[in-house]
Amino acid sequence: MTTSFKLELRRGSVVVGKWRMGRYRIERLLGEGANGKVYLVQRDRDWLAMKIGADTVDLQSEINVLKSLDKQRSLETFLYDVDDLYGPDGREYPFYIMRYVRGTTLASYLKQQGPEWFPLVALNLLGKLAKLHKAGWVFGDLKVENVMVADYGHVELVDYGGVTAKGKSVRQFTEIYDRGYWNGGSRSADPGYDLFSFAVLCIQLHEPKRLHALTKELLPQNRSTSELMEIADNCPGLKPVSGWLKRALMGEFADAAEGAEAWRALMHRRVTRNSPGMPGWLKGLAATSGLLLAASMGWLLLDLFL
Ligand SMILES: Nc1ncnc2c1ncn2[C@@H]1O[C@H](COP(=O)(O)OP(=O)(O)OP(=O)(O)O)[C@@H](O)[C@H]1O
Repeated sequence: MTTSFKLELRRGSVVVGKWRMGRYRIERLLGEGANGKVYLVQRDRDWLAMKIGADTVDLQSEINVLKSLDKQRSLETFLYDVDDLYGPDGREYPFYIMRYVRGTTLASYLKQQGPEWFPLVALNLLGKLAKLHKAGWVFGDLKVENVMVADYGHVELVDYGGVTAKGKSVRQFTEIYDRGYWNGGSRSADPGYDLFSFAVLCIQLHEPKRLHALTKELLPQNRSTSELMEIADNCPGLKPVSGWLKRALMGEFADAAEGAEAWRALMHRRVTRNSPGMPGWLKGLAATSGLLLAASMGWLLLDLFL
C-alpha cells in the first residue's frame, strides 16, 4: 500500500498539536498504509502511536469509531488525542494519538517463534474479536498486517479504520479477506463477516502463494468459498482445523465467542488425545507447551469472558 502524501517526520523532532498543544517527540515510523503513516512517539515518559493522515475526512471516520469504542467500558482506552500539525512543508495534517501496541506482526511472530504457536495465537485473536462483537462492533478489515502479537502469543488489533457497527455496511476492507470478493455473502457488518476474514487469514498464513495464485486465476464470477476450502483441505498445517474453517466460511458461527469455543474445544481434544498420527504443530503444542497452554488458556478464558 502507498500513502497519498509524502510527509516525513525526522527522529527527535517535536510535534506540537495546533489546537490542544500536546507535545510529541518522534521516535520512528511504525508503519504506513493507504490512510496514513503511523509513528512511535513519546509524550512525557509514555510511548504512544501517532497516526497522521492526508485527509481529515478519511481520518475522522476512524476517530469517530475509536471514540465510540472508548465510551464502552468493556474495551481498553485506545484514543488519547486528536489534533492537527504543521508538517515540515508548512502544510497542515490531521493526526490522532493512540495506544502504542508493542509486538511484531502476526506473520513474523510465527516465523520467529514457530508454527506451533499458530493455534494459540489464533484462539487469542478470536478472543479479541469476541470482545468487539459483544460490544456491537465488527472489525471489518481483518488481515495479517492488522494483527500484532506480543510475548506468549498475546494479540492486539491495530487499524480500526474498518470497524463498523453491526448491521451497517463494511466500507474499509481488503479484497482477499472480503466475503463479498469470494461470493461468500454480503458486506453487511455481522460477526460472520469477521470470521470469514479470520478463515482467510489462516489460509493466508499457511498458503500465501496458493491464495495469491487463486486470486489471479479465477474470474470474479468463479470465486467461491469452496476454492478456499480446497486450499485448506490440501494444506497439512490446516487439516486439523479444516472443519472449523469450513464452518466459518459458511457463516455457521453466531459470533467470535462461539467460534473461539469451538476452536478451543478442538485444541483441547487434539492435545489430550495426542495420538501418534497427530500433526506436527499439535505434537509440538502437546509436548512443549502443555503447561504454557493450560496457563494461556486460563488467561484467555478470563480475557474472553470477563
Ligand atoms: N497503535 C499502533 N501501535 C503499533 N503499531 C501500529 C499501531 N497502529 C498502526 N501500527 C503499524 O502501522 C501500520 C499501518 O497502520 P494502519 O494499518 O493503521 O494504516 P492504514 O493506512 O489504515 O493501513 P491500511 O492501508 O492497511 O488500511 C500497521 O500495519 C502497524 O504495523
